[in-house]
Amino acid sequence: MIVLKDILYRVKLETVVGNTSVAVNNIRFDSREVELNDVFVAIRGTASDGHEFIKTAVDKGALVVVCEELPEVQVNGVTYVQVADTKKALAFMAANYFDNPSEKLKLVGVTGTNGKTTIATLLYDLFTKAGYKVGLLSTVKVMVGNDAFEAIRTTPDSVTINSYLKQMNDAGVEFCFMEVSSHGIDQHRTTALQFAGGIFTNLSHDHLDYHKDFAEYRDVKKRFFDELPASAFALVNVDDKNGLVMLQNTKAKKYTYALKSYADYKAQILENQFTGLLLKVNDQEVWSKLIGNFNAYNILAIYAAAELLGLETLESLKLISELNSVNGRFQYVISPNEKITAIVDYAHTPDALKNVLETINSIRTNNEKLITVVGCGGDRDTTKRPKMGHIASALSTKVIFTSDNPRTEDPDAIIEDVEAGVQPQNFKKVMSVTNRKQAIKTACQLAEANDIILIAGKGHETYQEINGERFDFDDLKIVNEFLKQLNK
Ligand SMILES: CC(=O)N[C@H]1[C@@H](OP(=O)(O)OP(=O)(O)OC[C@H]2O[C@@H](n3ccc(=O)[nH]c3=O)[C@H](O)[C@@H]2O)O[C@H](CO)[C@@H](O)[C@@H]1O[C@H](C)C(=O)N[C@@H](C)C(=O)N[C@H](CCC(=O)O)C(=O)O
Ligand SMILES: Nc1ncnc2c1ncn2[C@@H]1O[C@H](COP(=O)(O)OP(=O)(O)OP(=O)(O)O)[C@@H](O)[C@H]1O
Ligand SMILES: N[C@H](CCC[C@H](N)C(=O)O)C(=O)O
Ligand SMILES: [Mg+2]
Repeated sequence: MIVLKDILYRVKLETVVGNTSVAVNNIRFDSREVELNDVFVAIRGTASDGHEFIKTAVDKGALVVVCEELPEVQVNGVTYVQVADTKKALAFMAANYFDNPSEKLKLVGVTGTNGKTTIATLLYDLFTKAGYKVGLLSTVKVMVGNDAFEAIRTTPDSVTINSYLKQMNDAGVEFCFMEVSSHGIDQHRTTALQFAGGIFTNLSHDHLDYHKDFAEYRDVKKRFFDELPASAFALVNVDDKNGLVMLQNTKAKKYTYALKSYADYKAQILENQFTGLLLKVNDQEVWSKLIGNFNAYNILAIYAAAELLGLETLESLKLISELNSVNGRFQYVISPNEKITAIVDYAHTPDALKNVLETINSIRTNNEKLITVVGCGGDRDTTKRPKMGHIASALSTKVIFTSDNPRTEDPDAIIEDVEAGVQPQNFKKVMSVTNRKQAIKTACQLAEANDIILIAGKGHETYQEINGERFDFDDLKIVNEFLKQLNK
């Protein structure tokens, strides 16, 4: 039985009307999910204001209402708790409700524009290989030990996070690696969690539809480090110009990693091929099956984090060399006859797309064509579209612009935004095929022996979202089928 006053610990209360000794059922922030004796937390969102649904929630049986503004009409027997910030209150109540599960394992958060899923997943794999029970909260999936769950968000809401962490406690999980998105920090989904460490990957253009400007986006990321406790480590990439900014006000122990700058953890790329990377990490050589410069950063970050968490250095180098690439991140197939390489990658930001294309270009010889299939998601930052159009057309031999997840937008209008970034000298390289499946087919038809096809933007996703509906769609499966069908 959970009593209201026991879950209000650390919540800054302004006014309480009614009894706080009542037994409550679940915590809800969506009136549509409220059941008898639940706590309803009213949250001001972008589309609507949870305060408007207080009456509905009470009618459905909510016993407690947590809000920023008390409703004029108050129902007898219902407890009203007024706080300054309901998102923060929700985070603390959720943590208390599940008995503060983050304190009972070592929780490490990974933030930054690109590389979060890769680093969190590789750390999960590394610690699992080292014999520990591990948890993972990522864009691709949630893992509680060896049990997999579907991921809906990169960083789930605070109730979901704490409920998974509690499951991890019950399963004896010792380490949990989680992605911390800027939306998550901004909406206090990770407030009230006790982190043992934080990792910063890099900062480049994304989500400028949500954050007012780049400075605000950066400051939200920084807030994650500002809130780390002194017992935690803060590990940042100092080749990124915002790396040191993240450390400015943190109480945590500061560590840096870099390929180019002076840092606590250093790596050098000795070889960079299609089969993998040979790195020198703090004077030890390590071979990795992962491909591309950016993965050298990811490997260095996991090596450093593993050491900071107490994993033995030599063991971790040995295990790192066994790690495979993450689902949808530079995953590739080579066709049997014409040896066409088709790469599927989740690059959905200008910087990620540039990195992937540069990596492919640094490995391929001039005789092979690079055919890129790419688009941008609807209902997301529109300013990244022309940038991605420019990058794709400048760095490929041929580009087919297509749909990503159009969501509620007109797919052709999105493609026009992308095409607007193409410079005149690249006009000849570009075509557009709105239907993504047809676009992939066209790429397969155009490809000749030894050519490379890059299909960017959707990576691991197994659906395409059009007008609120999700249809089955898997880039890797589809390209494989066409290559076979066309006998390539
Ligand atoms: C832009 C954004 O982050 N939106 C989040 C936000 O929604 P919102 O502000 O639009 O909420 P709203 O619809 O206005 O509703 C306000 C409140 O009223 C409640 N409500 C609403 C209707 C009703 O009938 N009854 C009711 O109680 C809602 O549950 C909500 O609590 O608050 C909601 C509740 O916490 C989130 O579910 C929602 O995530 C939406 C679904 C979303 O798509 N988020 C994406 C952009 C996101 O968070 N992405 C990042 C990844 C980014 C990255 O790649 O780095 C992630 O971490 O996944
Ligand atoms: N360290 C890195 N630096 C730059 N680009 C990277 C890095 N790691 C991966 N990428 C590129 O970015 C893409 C996305 O990588 P990943 O999924 O790991 O990032 P993420 O931060 O989790 O993204 P999201 O915000 O969507 O959750 C990859 O497919 C790859 O193209
Ligand atoms: N987490 C990112 C993923 C984008 C992936 C891309 N395929 C798209 O749909 O835009 C977002 O929700 O903005
Ligand atoms: Mg991710």
